[in-house]
Amino acid sequence: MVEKKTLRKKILAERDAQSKAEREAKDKQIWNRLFNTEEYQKSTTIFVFISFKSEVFTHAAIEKMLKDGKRVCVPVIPRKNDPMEARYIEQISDLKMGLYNIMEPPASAEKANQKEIDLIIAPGAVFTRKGKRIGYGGGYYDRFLSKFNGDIIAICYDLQIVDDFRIDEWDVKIQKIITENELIAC
Ligand SMILES: Nc1nc2c(c(=O)[nH]1)N(C=O)[C@@H](CNc1ccc(C(=O)N[C@@H](CCC(=O)O)C(=O)O)cc1)CN2
Ligand SMILES: Nc1ncnc2c1ncn2[C@@H]1O[C@H](COP(=O)(O)OP(=O)(O)OP(=O)(O)O)[C@@H](O)[C@H]1O
Repeated sequence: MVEKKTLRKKILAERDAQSKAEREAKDKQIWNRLFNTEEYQKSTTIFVFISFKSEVFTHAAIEKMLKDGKRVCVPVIPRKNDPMEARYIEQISDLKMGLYNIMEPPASAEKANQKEIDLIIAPGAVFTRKGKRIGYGGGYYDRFLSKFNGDIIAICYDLQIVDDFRIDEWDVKIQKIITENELIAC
């Protein structure tokens, strides 16, 4: 089976190659589908990534979540290799540039206890329909998700779903994946 690294590179190149208009149309379908899930509707506190590069765009969706009265917390990497933390944001404009060129809340933002989170919306580079996931390679989500008991929904484009790859023992499986075409129950 293909190496994780090779597969990550190939799929990310395909994701990058989409036009902005193409991505925007897909993002709309992905978020409509997500907002319609029971997991979203019953949630009070959501942990969601701040998109960078050609990931499914999350900024506008976060504004909608806040408008819906959800508490929203987002990832902060304190410094390279440190575990990922969750911090609350009140509005997208609170964010500033952080590590790896990913936006993050200021150090003054309130820290979220993982027990308060009932839904995690996770990013990823490559997935299978059985819930296997490859990220950017930092192991940040694997470590964060391994202690989490609530709902996890990953969002990605259909082109990021492949047949199969070999996983490592620490890799955490995803329960649901939402793409522009469907909701996959893994
Ligand atoms: N939007 C978003 N936020 C996220 C993630 C994500 O996948 N998406 N992460 C998901 O876990 C964490 C960040 N993980 C990352 C890990 C590596 C690189 C990265 O660019 N690595 C470089 C090498 C950097 C270096 O070693 O100096 C590379 O791969 O080229 C970026 C993000 C937390 N926040
Ligand atoms: N639960 C864990 N405990 C300790 N180390 C871990 C854990 N999960 C992952 N790691 C370490 O993180 C490194 C990167 O793992 P991997 O390539 O699976 O990351 P990824 O899934 O692509 O990234 P991410 O989870 O950040 O999206 C591995 O070398 C591994 O040693």
